[in-house]
Amino acid sequence: MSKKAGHQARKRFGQNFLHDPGVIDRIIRAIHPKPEDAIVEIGPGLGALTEEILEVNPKLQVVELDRDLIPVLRTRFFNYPEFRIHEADALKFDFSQLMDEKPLRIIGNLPYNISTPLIFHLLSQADVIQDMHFMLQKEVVQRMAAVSGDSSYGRLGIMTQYFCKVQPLFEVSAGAFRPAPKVDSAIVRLVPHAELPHPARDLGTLQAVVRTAFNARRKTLRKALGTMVSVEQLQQLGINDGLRPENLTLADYVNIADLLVCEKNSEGNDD
Ligand SMILES: C[S@@+](CC[C@H](N)C(=O)[O-])C[C@H]1O[C@@H](n2cnc3c(N)ncnc32)[C@H](O)[C@@H]1O
Repeated sequence: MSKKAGHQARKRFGQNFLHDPGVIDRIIRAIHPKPEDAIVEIGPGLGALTEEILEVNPKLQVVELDRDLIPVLRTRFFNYPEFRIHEADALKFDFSQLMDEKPLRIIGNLPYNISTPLIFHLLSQADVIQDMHFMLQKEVVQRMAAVSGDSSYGRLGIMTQYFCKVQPLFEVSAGAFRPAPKVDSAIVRLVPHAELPHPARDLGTLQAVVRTAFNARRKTLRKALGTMVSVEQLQQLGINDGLRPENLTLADYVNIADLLVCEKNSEGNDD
């Protein structure tokens, strides 16, 4: 167990603290913080990235769940009066309340145990976000950036790319953290699209189609989507029902979801 500033790193909060100055510097250069930015850091921990950001942007805001870290951060950064700490669970946090005039720049060396639900939570607030820079498990970054046909292509990649441009930046080895995690990590930049390239008529329907398909990713579409979409409907869209969920593009999933919404609406009009 790693102990710094009197704090025991806690596994249940996914605490692996960055200590390599070269890696910290590289992350900060990738983020490129500016004084006028509205930056929010998720999970500041002991403040490895926080300190570097505050030097450029003293209005930084952070969201930290571990209440024992709050006094550590207050003491360490007492000379930044505009620095704001929100003691909260980022998974339930309404980030839009932090937006004043400028969209938010969100950063974080995220706790790996909650990174996927946290990304989905943030994507649902993409309209108040300028960009995001995250340290994640390397495989999670691969899944986010995966395209149709890749073995790691699935729900996370499709929904992230629905909202954002995904740019994997560089890898970080386990030795850069204390305690060292059992996995390798990577930095990714996510930039919400100014205009969605494939807007769905109903986001909930798109999410349901994608979730249902990848719950049975080894099956053919005929079987994987059988409870939602008929073979005739797939044929109507020019999609071969013998393909597998990983063979379809984001645009294909949007087309399926839109067809379901249209048909549901026209059924409603018949009543
Ligand atoms: C991997 S550590 C990174 C710490 C620090 N940023 C660094 O790079 O050294 C993850 C941090 O997220 C915090 N955390 C864990 N779950 C959280 C949640 N649900 N909401 C907000 N912070 C959380 C942990 O307490 C910890 O400070």
